[in-house]
Amino acid sequence: MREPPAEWEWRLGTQPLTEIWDMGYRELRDVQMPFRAGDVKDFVKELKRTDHKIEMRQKRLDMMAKKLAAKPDSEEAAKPAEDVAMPPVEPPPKPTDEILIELEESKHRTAWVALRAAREVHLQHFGKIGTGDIELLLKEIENESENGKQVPASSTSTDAGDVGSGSPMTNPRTEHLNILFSPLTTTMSNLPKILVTGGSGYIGSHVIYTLQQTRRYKVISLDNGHNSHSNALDRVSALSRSELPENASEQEIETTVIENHSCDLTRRDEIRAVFEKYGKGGIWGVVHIAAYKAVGESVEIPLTYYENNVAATLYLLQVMNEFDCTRIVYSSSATVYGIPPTIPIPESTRLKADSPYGKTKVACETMIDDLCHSDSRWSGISLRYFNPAGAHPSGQIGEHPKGRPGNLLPLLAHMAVGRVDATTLKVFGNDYPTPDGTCVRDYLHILDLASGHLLALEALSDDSKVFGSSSTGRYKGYNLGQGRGISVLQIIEAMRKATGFDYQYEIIGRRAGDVPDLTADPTLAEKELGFKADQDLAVMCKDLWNFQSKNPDGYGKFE
Ligand SMILES: O=c1ccn([C@@H]2O[C@H](COP(=O)(O)OP(=O)(O)O[C@H]3O[C@H](CO)[C@H](O)[C@H](O)[C@H]3O)[C@@H](O)[C@H]2O)c(=O)[nH]1
Repeated sequence: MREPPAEWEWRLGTQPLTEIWDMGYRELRDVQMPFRAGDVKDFVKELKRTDHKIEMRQKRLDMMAKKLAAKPDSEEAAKPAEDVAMPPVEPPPKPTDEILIELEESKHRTAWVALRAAREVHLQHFGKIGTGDIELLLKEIENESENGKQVPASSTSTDAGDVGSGSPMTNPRTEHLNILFSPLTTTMSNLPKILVTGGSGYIGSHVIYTLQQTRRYKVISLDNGHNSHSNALDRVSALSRSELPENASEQEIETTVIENHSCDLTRRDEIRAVFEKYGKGGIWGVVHIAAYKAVGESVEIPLTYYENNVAATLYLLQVMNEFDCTRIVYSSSATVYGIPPTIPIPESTRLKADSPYGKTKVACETMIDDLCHSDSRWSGISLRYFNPAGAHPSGQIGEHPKGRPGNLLPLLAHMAVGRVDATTLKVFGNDYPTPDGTCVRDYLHILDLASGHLLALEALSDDSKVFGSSSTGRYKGYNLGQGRGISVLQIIEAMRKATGFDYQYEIIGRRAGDVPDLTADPTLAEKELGFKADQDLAVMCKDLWNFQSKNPDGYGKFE
């Protein structure tokens, strides 16, 4: 009579299939797509998955060991001799198993990377998590965000806990080179890469936020920290991440990760080193914001301005050319119009800046224009900013000028928060040919301004309609403004309403270089780019005050 067949050891047919199932893999994509870092909760999930695989593997090994122990070598040997005493049964030695070793190693690696990445953003919890309990860290972060939710969004508390090392969005340790989570993410996707120069500054940080909102770009930031703070980037990243849906894809998560390089644009080798990381054609386009911007200072140190604004732009364009990166959005300024012959100012107005600063902007625009005319691969758009104001409504990012602010709105915000020891604003002249005699400017919300960069960037695509016939070169300049003039006295009134602060002012003499009225004609940008700056002055002042009151010291001290 035939023996019944022994029970088949591999319940899913074969050994590899059974083992891979036992290790927790369920579909092909589990094997194809290795783990990518996102937030701490992603690391915790991955650690749990690995733990589960280890448990399954351990069970499998135990089962195999038991079977081996139970299997008699032969019928004879299995029969105990009746009168021979049995030696005590030793447990079989624990098998050394390559899969198990690999899993343990992977777990350690993940935990290490998790702590390293989390340290960038959640350092404030590290005192509580002992030798690095990442699950405990997750609980602390969740508790903190639960508690944070109870704080009214409109709170004007000046609690320093909103900023600096106590905030979950700040990173007191991030210094010049800060590649958030990049060891796991830099090579993973084919998202178009956009390089933003001056990324940690006031305008740059809001532009990066706006790019991230599309979830279609990977942002690389380049900054020398001159008038900016890398904390801004941590906050942008955290803000974008907090706005992702629960079921965000890995690619969407990656769009919130900023690769930040410390780079001096007056050093061609430093720019080249950044481009080399991404290779030829690796960067889709550049938004070039970094520049010095103080009109008065530029009169005193013009060569520094020409070096930092013009030479730097030249080097950037040369390196971009070398690396086949031929799309640029350039941050220009209304100052290129000097004293404009007509108000509102159309783009067709001749460029005739008065200050060295303004002339550096004209020079850079001219350089890009010439380049786009000489080489059909190139396309460029200059954005002539009028006066950006306000902050992201969360109060997480905003303007943080170095020293005493020279510009009107940040100065008023600093006065209200007590950072500037004065209650009286010096108004530079009330004898201008304007309705109340004080200068008129065209203010627009910083997020509206930022949206103009996105629209301009998209207008650089190969099928763009904005450039007309190719014989004229793919270059254009656009005004970014609201098209509404607001005087200095009107600004003081709007800030009084937003802050409740009792501003006093005194009229003093005109400031050298001030132009009576700079109001944009924004119709071209609206018609061709679809740009509209529709948030009004009250919103700008409210958001500015929200940022300033939540962050009385801005992002903290400068280096
Ligand atoms: O203490 C102050 C500060 C400013 N003002 C007045 O407020 C108006 C706005 O001045 P800002 O310095 O805030 O802004 P500007 O329009 O002079 O400068 C802005 O626009 C310029 C282009 O014209 C440059 O781009 C510059 O970088 C940018 O800050 C001006 O009439 C100025 O005279 C005062 O009366 N008192």
